[in-house]
Formats: sequence, C-alpha cells, structure tokens
Amino acid sequence: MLTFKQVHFYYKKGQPVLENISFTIEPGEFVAIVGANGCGKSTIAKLMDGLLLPKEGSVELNNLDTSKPSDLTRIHEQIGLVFQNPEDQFITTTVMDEILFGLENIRVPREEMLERLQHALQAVQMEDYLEALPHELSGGQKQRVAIAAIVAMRPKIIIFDEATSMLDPQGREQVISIMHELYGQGMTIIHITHHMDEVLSAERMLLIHQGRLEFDGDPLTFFETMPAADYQLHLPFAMRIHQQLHEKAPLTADWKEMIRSQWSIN
Ligand SMILES: Nc1ncnc2c1ncn2[C@@H]1O[C@H](COP(=O)(O)OP(=O)(O)OP(=O)(O)O)[C@@H](O)[C@H]1O
Repeated sequence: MLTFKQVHFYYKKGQPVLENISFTIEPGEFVAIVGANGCGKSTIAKLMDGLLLPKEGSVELNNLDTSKPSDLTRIHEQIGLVFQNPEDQFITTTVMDEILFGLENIRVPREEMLERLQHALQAVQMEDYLEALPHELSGGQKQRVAIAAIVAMRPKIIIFDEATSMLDPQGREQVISIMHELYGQGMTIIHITHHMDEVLSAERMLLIHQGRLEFDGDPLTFFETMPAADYQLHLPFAMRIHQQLHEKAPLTADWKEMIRSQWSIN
C-alpha cells in the first residue's frame, strides 16, 4: 500500500508545487496520473520513490517512510521507475549486461539471475536481443529493454513516467500492452501520461491541477462528468467521436463497453 498523507512540496520556498495531496494506492491497482505540463506529476513519482521528500506530510510504502533513511533501501527494492528517455537508464554495453547489472547490484544468486533475465526479456518480447547493443535499438525496443531491466528487479510497483511519450503509435501500444501484462500478474502500475486514450486503460485516474488533487476515480466517469478542457486535458479519441456524433448525449452502456474492450479492460 502506497500512501500520501497531506503532502506539501515546493522546490523554492513560497512557490508551492503540491498542496495537501492525500491518496492511497492498493497493491495490484492500475493508476494513471494526469495533469497539465508542470503540474507536478514527475514530482509525485520522485516523492513516491523517496528521491524527493515532502516538506510537510508523509509518503509511506507498506509502513516504510521515505523520510527515514533506514527505510529507503527497502523502498527502492519495491519501486521501479521507467522514464521518458530509456537512454538515461542505460549504463552497460549489451541488453544482457544491462539487465544483469541491476541484479548483480542487489546480489541475486547466479542461477536465479539467468531465470530472471529470461523472464524479463520474455515479458517485453525481446528474448532475441540478448547480445544487442541498447544504443542501436529502435526507440520502442530501447524502452522495452529499460522495462525489462526494471521487471528483472521484481519490484511490487512500477511507475512509468511518460514512458510512452517518445514512441510511435506501435511502440506505445506495445508498452501499454506490457503494462497490462504486468498488471495481470498482480503488479501495481502507475502510469504518468499526457495521452488520454491511454488513461482509459487504467482503472483509476488521479488528476493534479494547480497543486491539488482535483479528481480521484474512474477515468470514464471523469470524462463523462467533468470539463476536461478546463484542466488542459483532451477528451480520449473515442469519446471525441462519440460527442461529435451525439452532441451532449450521455454515453450508453454499450459504447462504454466498446471503449473498454479496446483496451481489454474487464
Ligand atoms: N529540480 C527542480 N527545481 C526547481 N523547480 C523544479 C524542478 N523540477 C521541477 N520543477 C518545477 O516544479 C513544477 C512541477 O514539475 P514536474 O516536472 O513535477 O511537472 P510535470 O507535471 O511532470 O510536468 P510535465 O508534464 O511537463 O512533464 C514545474 O513548475 C517545474 O518547473
């Protein structure tokens, strides 16, 4: 369980970025975090991981507190971060070394390393690229290797911080599908994104607006009932089309079903 309790944060005193943010994410949830540029989404990701500390309030992961230095190692073991630019994450020369590097750091036994390596590459469908050089891969493949390196560490939570934003539509779809695979296996997925079509694939959406948590709930409900444009958010494509066809008509159950089935949401 990941809990933000009345979190306040600023980089410069007198210029608050986050004010009184409280929410709890249960194990196995798929949560999208959205909001306009600069609203504080990446700051939230860094607070979750203990890279930043709240100025007031607390961030706790399974009774571990990010403000306690003695808790940080165990917090880092449980949270993996995937960033927008996978190249920022690469340290070594081959795909295999990239994944083994993290495992060596946390002293995983050799036999288990091979099993984790195989499983992680399978999860992102990159088994055939063991000896490939990460820098020579396509953008989508690089991102999948970055995800494999995190998956191999077996975190409980993976935060994807705009991890699809540099990818073409096919690459985005692959990454979203990997998120759903991991979610299906019980992992907690936190997806920070500007793509509202992707938000519909989450079961819950947190909207940050002017430093505050403005909405916490079902994404479809948000787009049906709240003025997305007021928060600098686009309507998802399917809902835009529906709105143009049936100006202001409420979404029918079968339309909702169709939108959900696009992402195989149950
Ligand atoms: N290291 C820093 N020092 C000072 N200000 C910062 C720092 N990092 C971020 N900020 C500021 O804090 C605010 C929130 O930034 P953050 O990166 O969390 O927003 P975001 O919602 O992730 O933005 P985007 O959608 O553009 O990626 C912004 O005004 C940003 O300029």
